[in-house]
Amino acid sequence: MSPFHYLHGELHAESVPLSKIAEEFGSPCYVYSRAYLEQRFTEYTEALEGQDHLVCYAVKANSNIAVLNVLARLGAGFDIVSSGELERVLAAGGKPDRIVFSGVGKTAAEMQRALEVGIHCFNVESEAELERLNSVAEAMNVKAPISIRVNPDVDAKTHPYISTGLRDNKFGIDIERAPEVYRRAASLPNIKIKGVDCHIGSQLIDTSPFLDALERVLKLVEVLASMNITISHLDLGGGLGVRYRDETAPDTGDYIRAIRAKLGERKVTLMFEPGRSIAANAGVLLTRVEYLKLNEHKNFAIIDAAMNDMIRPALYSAWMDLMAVQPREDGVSRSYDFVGPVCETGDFLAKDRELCIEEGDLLALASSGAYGFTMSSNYNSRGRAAEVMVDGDKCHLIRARETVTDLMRGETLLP
Ligand SMILES: Cc1ncc(COP(=O)(O)O)c(C=O)c1O
Ligand SMILES: N[C@@H](CCCC[NH3+])C(=O)O
Repeated sequence: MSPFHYLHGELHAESVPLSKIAEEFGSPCYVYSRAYLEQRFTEYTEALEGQDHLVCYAVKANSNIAVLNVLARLGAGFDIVSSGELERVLAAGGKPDRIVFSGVGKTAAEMQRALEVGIHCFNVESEAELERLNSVAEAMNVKAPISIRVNPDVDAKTHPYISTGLRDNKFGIDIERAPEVYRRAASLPNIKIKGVDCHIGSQLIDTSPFLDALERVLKLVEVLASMNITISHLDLGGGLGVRYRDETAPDTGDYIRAIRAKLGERKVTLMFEPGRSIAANAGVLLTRVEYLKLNEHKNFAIIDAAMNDMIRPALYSAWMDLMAVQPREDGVSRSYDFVGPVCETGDFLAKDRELCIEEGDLLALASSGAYGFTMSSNYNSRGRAAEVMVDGDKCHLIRARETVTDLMRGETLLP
């Protein structure tokens, strides 16, 4: 159940009225629910009971260290893609041996740091990366644990920008070539093969592409066994979709059960890298109406959040629900485009939404807990929004709003 619900005519985050949060922390402001994050994570681990598993939350979805800490306390692993994310996980109390490192562009310095702290596994995305990792490990006199991220060439049937498992995508190694790359990995003295990794895309509503991908991965595992290469884990990535509008989001338990059924009696550790399915509906972006601008052909509601705070509508034409925090019972209802103060025509969070609002009203953009704050920027020299977390009946500031001074830090004039 969503942690955001109407009570006495006002939208609440659990038992805390959003108007109170805006009063205390200002707007725009991201609001997350601890209980919801925990519930979504636990759905994975409960469905995996009796099966060796590691659920590695994808840090890119929401990397606030308080969010990471809530999940670390539940024993979560983490999927990272940079040393920045690595340091966040460590600062949040995440265990190094539960970290997997994905991404096509790992630098030598990033590899070195990850080896130093002793991560669980590198998800290697190219042959060149494998060679570099071997050299870095050799210089440190250690063995680097790896999976090869294979690209199974299945259509995830999602937005083309967030599909990753097709031959044309930059991610992973063509599954046909994988046996050869594993053969090479097995011959490298400073590489230790642990698993196979596969992530086919994000926001999947139909789970059949996951099962198709698993089938191909299982065939690969058999080929590897015939080459005397043993695999101890299968990492099936993230990608489970959520409800933004009227999608019927897949149930986590059903998805895991289908995967387990296909896996049968095979003795491997199952790993997942969910991001959105844990964090998206744990958060809203709270924003206030600055001006109403009623033109002849179009009405605009100019709000204090902008594309720099939430870029998904501009980048993917994503539809995200927009709710009035204190819906008006009387007044004029009109259709508006909800636009921010940034100087771009693409600066909108919602288009053609019918709402009864006045200047000063508070709104909440739903499903903003994933790929919201983490994709935000300082464009137009706008400080990034505050982040708060509701925990029971309390609300805590977990990241202060950026000030103009924060924004100029590190910049210097010429002598
Ligand atoms: C390698 C990898 N793992 C995990 C994820 C998390 O995906 P999602 O947020 O859709 O669960 C992504 C993002 O698509 C990814 O690229
Ligand atoms: N940022 C994307 C998802 C990309 C997933 C990362 N590979 C979104 O908001 O939908």
